[in-house]
Amino acid sequence: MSHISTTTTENRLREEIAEIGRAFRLLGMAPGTSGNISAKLDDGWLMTPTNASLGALDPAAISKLDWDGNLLDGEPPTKESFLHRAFYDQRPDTGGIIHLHATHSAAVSCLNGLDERSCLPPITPYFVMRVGRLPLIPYYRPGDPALGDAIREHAKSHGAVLLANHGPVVAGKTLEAARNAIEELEETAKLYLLLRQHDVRTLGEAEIDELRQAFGAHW
Ligand SMILES: O=C(O)[C@@H](O)C(=O)COP(=O)(O)O
Ligand SMILES: [Zn+2]
Repeated sequence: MSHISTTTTENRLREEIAEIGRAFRLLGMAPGTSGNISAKLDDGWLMTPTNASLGALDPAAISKLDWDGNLLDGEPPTKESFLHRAFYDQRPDTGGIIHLHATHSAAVSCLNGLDERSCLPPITPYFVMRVGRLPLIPYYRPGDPALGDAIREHAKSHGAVLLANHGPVVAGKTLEAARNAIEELEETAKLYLLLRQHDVRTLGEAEIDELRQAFGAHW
């Protein structure tokens, strides 16, 4: 790829990260300075700066890291950069990753007695198609490098995880795919909480198989 088109791609991704951050902020899915977003480049990654409001990102100030995690450009990156890198290492086809403290998925992450293999059941086709199984990662302090190792175990076989007492992390082939998946995850968490006291019909194996065949579902 020529230098000019590499720069164009990088600039487009910088704009896209800022636009997605604004959208999540307006949706109430990125309170305060919570959450972080990253995208893969030909020569490293873009990551949102630490302590930045996702609603007010300056595209030019977004951190650029090389493959070793050294800061090349912009402000110091999110303290969860190792968490993003764990996903990129394990899932080479990942183009973008989003972590949020969206209310309903953060609420689910605080519940006792979750199924650790998937914190949310297959209640809608869209959840099965866009997210699939959602393993629970035990609680670690935000920014604890041990969180990266905990994620590594699951990232090969899952594109999304839920951090206990914290929130979701979703990897997508593109940033757009990660965005759609984390919105679907949040919506499913909302439905799950609404339905907790109700007798719920989840999708059965045959229905999930049908989705897998028709749409390549992740379940
Ligand atoms: O919960 C946290 O502190 C982080 O996971 C987070 O969401 C924001 O941290 P920075 O990206 O370092 O601002
Ligand atoms: Zn967080």
